[in-house]
Amino acid sequence: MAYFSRPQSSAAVRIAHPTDYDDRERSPQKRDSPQRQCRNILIYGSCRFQDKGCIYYHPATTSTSSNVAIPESPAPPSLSAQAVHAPVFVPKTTLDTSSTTSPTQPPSFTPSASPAPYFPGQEVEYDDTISSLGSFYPTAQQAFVRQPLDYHLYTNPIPDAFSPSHFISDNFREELHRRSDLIHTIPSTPYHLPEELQGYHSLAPLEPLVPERRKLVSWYSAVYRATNTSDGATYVLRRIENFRLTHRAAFGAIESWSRIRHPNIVRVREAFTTRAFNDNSLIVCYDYHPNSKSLYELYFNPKSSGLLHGQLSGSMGRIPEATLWSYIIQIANAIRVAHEAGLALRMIDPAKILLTGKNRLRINSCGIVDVLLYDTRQDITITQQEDLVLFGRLLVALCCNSLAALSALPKALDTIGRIYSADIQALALFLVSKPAPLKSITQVFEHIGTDRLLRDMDEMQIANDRLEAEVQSELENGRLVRLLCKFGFINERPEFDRDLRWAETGDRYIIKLFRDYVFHQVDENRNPVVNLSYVLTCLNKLDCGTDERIMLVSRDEQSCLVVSYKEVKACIESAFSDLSRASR
Ligand SMILES: Nc1ncnc2c1ncn2[C@@H]1O[C@H](COP(=O)(O)OP(=O)(O)OP(=O)(O)O)[C@@H](O)[C@H]1O
Repeated sequence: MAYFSRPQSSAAVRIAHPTDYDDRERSPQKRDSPQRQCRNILIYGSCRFQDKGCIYYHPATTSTSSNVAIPESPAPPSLSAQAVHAPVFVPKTTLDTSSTTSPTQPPSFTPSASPAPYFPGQEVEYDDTISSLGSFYPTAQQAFVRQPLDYHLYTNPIPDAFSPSHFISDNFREELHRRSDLIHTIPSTPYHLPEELQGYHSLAPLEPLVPERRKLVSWYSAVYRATNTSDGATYVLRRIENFRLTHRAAFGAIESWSRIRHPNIVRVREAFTTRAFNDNSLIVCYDYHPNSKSLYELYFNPKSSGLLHGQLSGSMGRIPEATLWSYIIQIANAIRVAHEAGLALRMIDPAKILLTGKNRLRINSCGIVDVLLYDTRQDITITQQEDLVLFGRLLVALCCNSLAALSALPKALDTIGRIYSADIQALALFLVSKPAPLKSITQVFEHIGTDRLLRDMDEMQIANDRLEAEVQSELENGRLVRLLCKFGFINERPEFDRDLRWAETGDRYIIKLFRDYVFHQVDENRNPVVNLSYVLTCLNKLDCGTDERIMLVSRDEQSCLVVSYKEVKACIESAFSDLSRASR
């Protein structure tokens, strides 16, 4: 029988196999004999492979049901320091079902049960029964003392609403990665931009400078991504080339816009002039929404129309009516906020409306026209009326899937009537027709109607629930990373290789065996068990410090220790604090 030196701080139980069994066990020539008692019986109380060719000896009195054949716990549920002298462990053939959770009963996915292999990069098929502590113990419900349900545990999302997973969905993860990649990518084509621009650095163009550029009012513009020196965040700088600011008061509009924070408006940050581009340039700074696309790019750009229309508008290349109403509500809402603040959007143009997430629209470049046209400023009532006409024209173009449709409005409205509901047609007609005497955004909401607004609100709340569930599934991962870091610090420290007290005895040895228990399991054919669910469960129980006991087996399989997760946790904490003290 191998001897484990007694852990200094833990209350691990030294156990011995029954003498006759122990003798057989130690005899090398008998190692593979069918007369050797099956280890599954010893550890789990049953062997799933008893009738499926397992060559080891299975005592007749042992039930094959994994639910009942659990050897009795050798130690009381809470171990004191004296418990190290606990009686010798003798596997019993009868089961006391009222005993506490078996020390040797593994979680519902037993290591010996050949869990489904996990391949890196492949979606793990998680066993949703492990997602809450209660379900760790399906067979010992009555006797099990529940751990308090607290932050230590993975929590199932609301059933039926989302497929349960320990991690956020692949699509969402991909989208977030793409956004964060785009913040750092640098265009491959060379460009020469100022290194520093009034507190911004790392400027990079957001679009290639092509010869056939559209003018913004009467000026050419360019858009750059840039990092702000003071907060480190990334912003968009829209530059108006060769613009000479005549009145500083023109920036008053930018100040008003910077106070508006609305989910359907790209936030305006600040504006300044510069000569850093070797001209007089006006710069207006906006929030950056990586991986966004303008409605023009999505629906009207001939280069991308095929693919995107296929994805977004269905096989007919048409925007579904429900999506269209969602767009209408969002744009109308942005107009409402601007008009209530005494401003006009003036940018209801497919190239200046960004889709920044699933169906989320934001009006871009607000405030810039107010600065550009400061000298010829118009009455706000007129510009607000223009907003509604621009909105109507955008709606017609979106419905007809063509900007050319705007040159023959009556025909376009006819087409809309054939494709979409009469309500859409009526709204488009209301928006593009001459005001009589004045139209207001309130009338637009009357056209939309309460039902559609409420339906949109429902969708938003469902989307919010979904996001909360996604966040919840990632909540616990930081905790587990901290735990794994501690393992990394403690296990196999080369400088303590020869220090037996550190490496191979006591607490450290338990930690080493626990590491094997979690990560180095093998199945009955000695193939590695690579099951992420199992690892997560063990680590969660370790982090909770549950009283559940497990059997740690030495690498030569000659000895074993029964310890609780609580004790392993104490070992790790003590070893880690030893290390931390030494590092000071
Ligand atoms: N705030 C922003 N966040 C993320 N991307 C943006 C932002 N503003 C603009 N972009 C992107 O920068 C690119 C250029 O924007 P811009 O407004 O100049 O569009 P455009 O199609 O070139 O319009 P125009 O033809 O009027 O210049 C577009 O791909 C747009 O999606």
